[in-house]
Amino acid sequence: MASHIRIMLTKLFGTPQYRLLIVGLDASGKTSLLYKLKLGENVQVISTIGFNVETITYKNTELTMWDVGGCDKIRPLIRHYFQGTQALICIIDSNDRERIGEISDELWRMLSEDEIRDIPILFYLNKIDLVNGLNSVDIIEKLRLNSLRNRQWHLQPCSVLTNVGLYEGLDWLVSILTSKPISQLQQTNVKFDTSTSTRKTNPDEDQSLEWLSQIDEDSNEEFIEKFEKNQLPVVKFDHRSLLRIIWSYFQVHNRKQTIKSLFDNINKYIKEVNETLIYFWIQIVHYASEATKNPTNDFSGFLLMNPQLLNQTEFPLSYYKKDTLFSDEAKKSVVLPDIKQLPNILPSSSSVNKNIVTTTTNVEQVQPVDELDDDEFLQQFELCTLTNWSHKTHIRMAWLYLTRDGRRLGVKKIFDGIKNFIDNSKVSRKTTFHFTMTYFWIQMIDLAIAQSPKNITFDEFLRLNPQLMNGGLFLEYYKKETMLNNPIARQEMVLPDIKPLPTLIISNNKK
Ligand SMILES: Nc1nc2c(ncn2[C@@H]2O[C@H](COP(=O)(O)OP(=O)(O)OP(=O)(O)O)[C@@H](O)[C@H]2O)c(=O)[nH]1
Ligand SMILES: [Mg+2]
Repeated sequence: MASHIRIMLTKLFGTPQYRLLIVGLDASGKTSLLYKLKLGENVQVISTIGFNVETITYKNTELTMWDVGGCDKIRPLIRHYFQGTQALICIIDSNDRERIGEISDELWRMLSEDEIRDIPILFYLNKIDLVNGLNSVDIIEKLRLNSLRNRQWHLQPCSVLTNVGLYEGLDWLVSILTSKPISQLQQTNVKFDTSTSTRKTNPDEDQSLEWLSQIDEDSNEEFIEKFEKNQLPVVKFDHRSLLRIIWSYFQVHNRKQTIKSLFDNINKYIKEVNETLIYFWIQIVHYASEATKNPTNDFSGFLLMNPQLLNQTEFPLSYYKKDTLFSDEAKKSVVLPDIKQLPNILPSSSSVNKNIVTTTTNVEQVQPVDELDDDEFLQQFELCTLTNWSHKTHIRMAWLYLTRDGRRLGVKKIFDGIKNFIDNSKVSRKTTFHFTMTYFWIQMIDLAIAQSPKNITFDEFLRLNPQLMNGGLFLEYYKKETMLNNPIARQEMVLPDIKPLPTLIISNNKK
């Protein structure tokens, strides 16, 4: 099967394509690297919540690189990006001596994951423009790289900032990827299922191959028309047809219309519709069509890029427990997955910097700041004696910690501080802690700090960034139900489902 797919891929693309995942602790330089490779210039960034994805062409290969935020509070999200990854780029900040133990722990934990077993790793030892950093010998020893088994790896000292060593590292990676036996290469994409056995002959694989080779003679519109007019043969309406109709709808409809049209008509073809399962496939097809390039712009091209979707039985079960997915409740109405979250929808453009909000309607007027000076304010917050716990109080507290303590410590103080305040203050009795909302505001405030002049007062800061006083700002990024009616979002970071949180700083003098 793999070689067939490969032949088809080569015919279609000419240029081989690979999916790479950039990992590393926060502030190691992942996003800076991604945009340096993409744009050829240094960009200003704040910490990433969620991910950035870009495709670069290098040495006649297309490398789609996923950069996932590395901060400890959102690090668990990274496992959602393992599937289909063909190589890792692991960035280490050579000056981050203090956290070398943490880097090692994270690395080894990650490498034990089955989904990224055996794939090659390029280690970039970044920031060598700074003095007194760890060198390659230190890194090999401290990360125990010589104990890495069954995978190829390479350690490349580099500086994203001064453009040293980046392409030497990429040369190694591309040479490894392109020299890999064809069968191994495609396996990485196909290996979305959870089974670990290597099967020689498998009816599912034969079925998948048949589906992949199938040629569609009708256009999307014609296919939709037949579907809606009940003209498709019911006995032939298989999993591929389901994927195709969802995909076709997305080509001509928006998400809302797609969901409606599909649910309005699907019961003509499927006897007992399982709402959760149909919704699952809608979400997966939508995500995959936004997240991967389609070389031919037709359904065959989509399938070739996402052959894992043909695994109709096991793929959903990597998100849902069987009992949950096939329960009566799930059949009647959509239930949330209980193994891992469904992937979020990416915007069709990956240029996150366009998304920075500049004007919004204020729901609260910018008021003169409290009588308390900054030190008194923080002290009262920490002692839980503040007499006011409004949106503005939150913003001021977060602004103070982020400007005084920097991102890493600031985030910790904000999280700990809010929890403490909620538990112990009289004025916050009705509030409960909300992880995702807290993180959303941290990102917005940190971005505003990065885009504002230094050493300004809180009053000036708010005047320059009035959007922060819009308590509903999150609705630009999250659907209301995702943020407010979702118990998971209260407990852990849930990524936005409208557009990504900004990470690139647009400096005022740039535009
Ligand atoms: N001196 C120096 N600084 C660098 C280099 N590469 C990145 N930086 C800086 O390191 C800081 C963090 O960079 P990011 O690209 O945001 O790091 P990240 O790994 O994406 O961080 P998270 O999104 O929080 O996971 C930024 O201030 C960069 O300008 C480098 O080669 N040398
Ligand atoms: Mg980043």
